[in-house]
Amino acid sequence: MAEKKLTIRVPATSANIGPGFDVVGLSLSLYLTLTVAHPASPPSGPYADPAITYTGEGADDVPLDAYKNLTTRVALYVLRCNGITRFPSHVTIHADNQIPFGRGLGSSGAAVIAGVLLGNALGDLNLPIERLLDFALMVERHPDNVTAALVGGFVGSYLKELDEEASQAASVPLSEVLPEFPPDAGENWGLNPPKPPLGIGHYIRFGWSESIKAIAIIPRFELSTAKAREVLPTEYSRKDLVFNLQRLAVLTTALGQTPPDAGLIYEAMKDRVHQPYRKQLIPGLPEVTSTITPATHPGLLGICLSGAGPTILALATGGFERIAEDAGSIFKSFGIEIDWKVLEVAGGSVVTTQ
Ligand SMILES: Nc1ncnc2c1ncn2[C@@H]1O[C@H](COP(=O)(O)OP(=O)(O)OP(=O)(O)O)[C@@H](O)[C@H]1O
Ligand SMILES: N[C@@H](CCO)C(=O)O
Repeated sequence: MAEKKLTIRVPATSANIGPGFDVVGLSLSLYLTLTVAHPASPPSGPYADPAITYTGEGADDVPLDAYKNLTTRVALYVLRCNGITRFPSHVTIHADNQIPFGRGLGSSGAAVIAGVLLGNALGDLNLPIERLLDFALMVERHPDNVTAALVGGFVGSYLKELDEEASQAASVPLSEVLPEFPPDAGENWGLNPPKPPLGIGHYIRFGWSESIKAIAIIPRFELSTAKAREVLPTEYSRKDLVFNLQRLAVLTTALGQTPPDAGLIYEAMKDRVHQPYRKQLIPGLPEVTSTITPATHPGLLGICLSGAGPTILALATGGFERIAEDAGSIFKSFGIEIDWKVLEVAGGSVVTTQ
């Protein structure tokens, strides 16, 4: 029987890059890859739900039931918003994942983008990139990881101010957008999910100097984004906001200049909006970011928390091993073991059909 085959490859991401909380993201060279196959025409016999297999990071934790797995739930949401009630019959999906869960490297953003691209491909929807982003933003409500994972590079984004009706549509609880119930929960279950308003997310890609690599210093413990957001205040002083805005304005251009200016970038990667509050969840965070500097570690440009943590992101043009090993020693003095990787800034998501 003729089969349709496709591959979906989505990069890891690091959000915030210091002062750009919920605003900037950087795609990195670790990938979630889906290999998908399904019969070109519906086979005879009873309908079969997707069969999922999974290798790599998270393999022990991730649900393989298509109605519970984050990626396939997102895909079904996209299909149903476009009038297609179920997956094609007999789909097989193999996920191979290099992005560690709950470490601040955008694993959930990658899973969501993979799901949006999967739904788009299985339904032959040909949605434009802006609409794909709308779907992703209904699931992951901050744009930094999903935008960078979709379009690739060093990206800044904002969410459009919505009118009252669209704003209500966009604030539907996630449990309604992505119900987790099995398909036999009721005849009309999940058939009319709330559709995303049009044009929620807007983005721009900044320049990136090819000489800059990203060192991910990854503590061996998970920290969920939800928990790392709970510790943040709801209001900030003008002084702290201005501190971040000044740095972000400089950083977005400074990282595109060759050669990069460490003196400018190190200071521009400091933050007063999220890192000071997250240090209680990440022992050693202030010590690592204040001890490892361009003066002590030639090649270093700047250092910050990656996303919601606990990974530390160091941007550097050289001296990678010393930066990582010294950060590891500091974490070790707090009883925390780490792994580290030197990553490239990656392109965006790629869908290949065979
Ligand atoms: N490939 C995947 N397939 C299914 N579920 C996934 C996948 N990747 C991540 N998840 C889900 O997302 C959770 C992690 O999301 P969380 O937002 O807490 O961290 P993160 O995305 O890794 O970090 P950050 O948002 O700070 O970059 C996992 O525990 C898992 O439930
Ligand atoms: N901007 C988000 C990224 C986490 O996914 C945060 O820091 O909470």
